[in-house]
Amino acid sequence: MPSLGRLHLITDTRPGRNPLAVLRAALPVARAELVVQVRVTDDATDREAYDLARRTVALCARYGATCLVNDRLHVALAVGAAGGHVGADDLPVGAARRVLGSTAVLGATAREPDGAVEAVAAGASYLGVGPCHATSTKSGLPAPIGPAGVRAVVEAVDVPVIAIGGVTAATVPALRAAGAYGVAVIGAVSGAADPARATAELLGALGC
Ligand SMILES: Cc1ncc(COP(=O)(O)OP(=O)(O)O)c(N)n1
Ligand SMILES: Cc1nc(C(=O)O)sc1CCOP(=O)(O)O
Ligand SMILES: [Mg+2]
Repeated sequence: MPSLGRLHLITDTRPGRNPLAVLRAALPVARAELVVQVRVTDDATDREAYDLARRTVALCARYGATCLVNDRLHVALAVGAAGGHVGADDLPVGAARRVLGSTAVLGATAREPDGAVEAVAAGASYLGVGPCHATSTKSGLPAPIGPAGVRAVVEAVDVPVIAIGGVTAATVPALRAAGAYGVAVIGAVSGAADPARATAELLGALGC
């Protein structure tokens, strides 16, 4: 299994966004420290997901970065991505592991220690833990768990914990101090006036 990058950039495919332009800005800055998670809106077709994922895999390969696919594991397999990420509404972690195979990177969302332990036992190789802070990027999330909630999960498992939800360069130090291995962002890079600079600031805050 490849070593996991510490900065996870999730594609922003909402109307008016340009995920490939953001990736072209972030990849030369973060290179192998970047994990790109291809996440499309729920109403996107599989063909749209496949096209974005295929192009993302090719871009990542130029820089030694890792490409994962959110939710749609058949797309991950079809484009030769390194793995995928699943949450409560997706395939169960054990089923996802069977689909992807034993060597793939498999992320699972966990919000508290018991769920985290279960996800790791079922085959997750890292956990996405949050929401750490308030975010307007995704609706319907539970209340933020803060660095203390991240620490509770970190203490329960021995896989990398990736903190997600409202993460900015300013909030990274407290999340790292809580034991997070890395962070996942959408808005902090996609919504930045200068995505390359935002990527550099996040990497600096992560100590990369
Ligand atoms: C790194 C990371 N952590 C959590 C999530 C959320 O996954 P999920 O709960 O399945 O929600 P959707 O992203 O599918 O809407 C994630 N994608 N990445
Ligand atoms: C996709 C997603 N999942 C979350 C979770 O807590 O499970 S928070 C989130 C959105 C992350 O976007 P931003 O960095 O703009 O807050
Ligand atoms: Mg999901």
